[in-house]
Amino acid sequence: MQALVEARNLHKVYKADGVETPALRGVDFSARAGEFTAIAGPSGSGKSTLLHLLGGLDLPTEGEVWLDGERLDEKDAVARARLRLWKVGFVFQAYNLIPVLTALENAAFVLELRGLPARERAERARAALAELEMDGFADRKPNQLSGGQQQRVAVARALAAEPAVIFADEPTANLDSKTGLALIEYMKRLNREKGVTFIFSTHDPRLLEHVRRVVHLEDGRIVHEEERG
Ligand SMILES: Nc1ncnc2c1ncn2[C@@H]1O[C@H](COP(=O)(O)OP(=O)(O)OP(=O)(O)O)[C@@H](O)[C@H]1O
Repeated sequence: MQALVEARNLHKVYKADGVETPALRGVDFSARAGEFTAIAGPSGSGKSTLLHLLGGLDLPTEGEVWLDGERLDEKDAVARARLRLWKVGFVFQAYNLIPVLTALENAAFVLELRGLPARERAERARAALAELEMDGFADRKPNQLSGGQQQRVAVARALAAEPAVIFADEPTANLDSKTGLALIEYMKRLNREKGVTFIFSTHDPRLLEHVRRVVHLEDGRIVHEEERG
């Protein structure tokens, strides 16, 4: 089957104030629809960079990025934004909810950008919140929620849009280990029961025990891949 997400010989060098920092040094990666994949590696190994490139948030210095049969790295910023809006969900370390909006409005936000009618937005956002057991908090603003609850709203926001893939960049980094594990369990259930494709990064080895596919990144290179039956 064709890969949903694919990177070929990906290199990324950041240039700032005349200093060059190589973040990825020739990464080949692919994931099929329905996978639940962890990108593991120590701080600075290039996990965020890889997820940003796979999701079309940034461009590689060299190499190709394919998403659902389309080559991302040759598209301009507007075309990449459109593709992200329709095909990609993101969950970030710092939740990135909009502070003035309620949980329900946050969960509906991507659908609003897509121009969906209000009633359909609300229905889908409410259903997504319910999947994360956050429907009882629909009217709360982010500052009235715990970190774990905010991150569940962020997953609901991604989920409501039914993207082809959800990239989650260290989604548990700001959560205690119990809450972090619970979040991963929510994501795993959505993968198992609804077939949602997740690619998430972590530097916490404890979160990897029950993940089927783990890709280990070190110093900008994939050094090891595990796939458990
Ligand atoms: N915008 C940037 N400008 C310059 N260097 C950067 C930039 N972003 C990342 N880097 C560097 O690229 C390398 C990889 O960083 P990246 O954030 O991808 O790693 P990471 O594995 O996600 O780390 P962490 O677990 O700490 O988030 C690091 O050396 C980092 O300092």
